[in-house]
Amino acid sequence: MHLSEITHPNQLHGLSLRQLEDIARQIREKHLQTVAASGGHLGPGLGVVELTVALYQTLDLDRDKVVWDVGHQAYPHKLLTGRYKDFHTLRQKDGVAGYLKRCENKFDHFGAGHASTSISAALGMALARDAKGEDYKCVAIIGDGSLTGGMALEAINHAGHLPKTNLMVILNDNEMSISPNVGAISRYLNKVRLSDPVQFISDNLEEQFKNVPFFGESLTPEMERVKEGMKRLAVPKVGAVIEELGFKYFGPIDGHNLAELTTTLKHAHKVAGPVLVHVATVKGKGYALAEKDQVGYHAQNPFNLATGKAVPATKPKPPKYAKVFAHTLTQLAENNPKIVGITAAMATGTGLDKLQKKLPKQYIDVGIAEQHAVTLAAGLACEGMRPVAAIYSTFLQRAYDQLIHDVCIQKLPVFFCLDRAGIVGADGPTHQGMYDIAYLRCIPNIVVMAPKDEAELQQMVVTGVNYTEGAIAMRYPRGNGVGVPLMEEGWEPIEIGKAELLRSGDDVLLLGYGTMVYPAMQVAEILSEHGIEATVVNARFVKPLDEELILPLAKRIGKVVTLEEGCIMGGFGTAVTEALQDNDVYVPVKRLGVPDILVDHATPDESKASLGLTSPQMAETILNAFFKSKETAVVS
Ligand SMILES: Cc1ncc(C[n+]2csc(CCOP(=O)(O)OP(=O)(O)O)c2C)c(N)n1
Ligand SMILES: CC(=O)[C@@H](O)[C@H](O)COP(=O)(O)O
Ligand SMILES: [Mg+2]
Repeated sequence: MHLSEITHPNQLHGLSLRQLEDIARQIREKHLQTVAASGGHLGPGLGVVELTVALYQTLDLDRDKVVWDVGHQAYPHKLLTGRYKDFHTLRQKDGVAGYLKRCENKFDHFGAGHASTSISAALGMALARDAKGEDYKCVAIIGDGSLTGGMALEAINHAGHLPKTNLMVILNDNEMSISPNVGAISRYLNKVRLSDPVQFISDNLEEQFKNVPFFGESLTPEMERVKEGMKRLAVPKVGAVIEELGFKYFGPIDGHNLAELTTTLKHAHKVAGPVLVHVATVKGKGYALAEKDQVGYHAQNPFNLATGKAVPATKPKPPKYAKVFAHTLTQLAENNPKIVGITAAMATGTGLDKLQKKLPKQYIDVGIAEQHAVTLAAGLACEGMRPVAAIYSTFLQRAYDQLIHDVCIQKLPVFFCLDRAGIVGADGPTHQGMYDIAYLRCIPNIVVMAPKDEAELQQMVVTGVNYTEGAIAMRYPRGNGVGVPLMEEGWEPIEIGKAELLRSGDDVLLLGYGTMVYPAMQVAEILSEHGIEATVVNARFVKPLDEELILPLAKRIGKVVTLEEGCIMGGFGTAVTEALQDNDVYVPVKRLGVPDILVDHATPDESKASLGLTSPQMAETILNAFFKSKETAVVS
């Protein structure tokens, strides 16, 4: 059977082991070709090809519910659920999403993107099933990295207390998060997974049983039980912790052995109550380069399958903001042992792996545990340390109460560095950094700032690590800087609350924030071609706003435009509007930013064009809003 013929996972039912292995081969091939061509997550999905095929062979997806944690590993799922023919559009505008989405496909039973949610969702579905008196299966598949997330443990705590609620949790244990997994849970799993007796039993018993007549290729459930029992005898700790928490434990099983997976899953489905199946997989399985460099191949831009090398950029690009941030922080940390960089399992994404390499004692990776990261930082700050919490804008949403309750109410000097703020592109709505301006500026005792470029970011890093009056947060975007010269050292901090006047003009006041400052200058040039002269201000701070500069300019010029790469509601433009109102400066304000919608996956430029946020579009909007009489077609 060709993979393209599979539009429903139930078509796997009744296939022979050989046919299933061939389907797995085709999935792996398609997965590799697609990610090589258009980029995306590689290692995670390659690691669960056999698991997906085996699981779906044991389920009835017309009834049963499956919840994938994060969903970045669910490309095999997508290929078995009718998206083979569109799979080449993966993560592209109007194409197949990179994560599960209920609105994309009926087999995407629960969307994700952020980690550690699957067990809660699957348990909710199970409780609903029981309330309806139905009996379909509910299965969560969670990775060992995502299991370090507090939510997952909260759900396990709840599910383990419901002995009558049938729920299967499959732990996809590849010993990796994006970087090598961290923490006591990961250490325990490795002990179980790699213990000699378990390895011996798994490797040898299997072989022995196959020589027994009648068993042939696969173990019968009864023999599976014998094997499980022998594992327990050999290593009492195998799953002991899990079983103490109320789950029946199966495993660890080889996550690439279709026969063993199928037998174990069929057996485990028959067990009442909460069940955890511990599956040992290899991240990047089947592509040697990805198996060898599991960090580097977690996700990839388009690359050459044969060499594994990224497709070279057409022209050299400025350094990434993350790289500039990490380099600057590491330099400062070298001269200040109180600086501690904290990441929540995003060492490479934030660039903090540089700090880890150079100053390991001033680096902490807490795993996928943003809530813990923030309150840990608060504890460090209490004791005079200089914690720098480098957490993506979208992932910091996970720790909002800790930010308020543990940091700001106590006015603790924690420096939050929000990477991936603004439109991130292919990761889509779950990963856009849309809300941080709004969700931060409303909290007391926190300074909120954004650099206009990578050079000003360096200055803001110095500003942040030196600020001790309370919390301070800096946002910056995914991707490359604008290409301005960078100083190696001696960066000057910026006076808190001080904006920067970049251009003068009497017709309209353009207030740019962060990544929208350079576009504001471009807009001013376009307006100038229409005889309209704009004043442009780099606001730098949304809290405290530089009212000393902004209010008199607004009053004198009489027309104000705010530009931000974030949600308009509650964002930078709202802050300006509030300040004008509160100071009785009654002038019209046009707020440009992201309206009250979700920004789907596309390239950032495509998203900005869809949102009317390119410079020509914004110039046109301003002309239409304030200068109708001078309206002429703006070259877009
Ligand atoms: C709340 C949250 N924090 C961080 C991330 C970024 N992230 C995506 S996948 C991943 C690693 C997940 O590890 P695991 O669950 O073991 O899956 P694997 O990639 O190993 O298959 C991380 C940290 C996220 N998606 N959600
Ligand atoms: C699945 C997940 O959440 C991460 O892999 C995320 O996609 C990383 O984003 P960046 O590529 O912006 O670091
Ligand atoms: Mg993992």
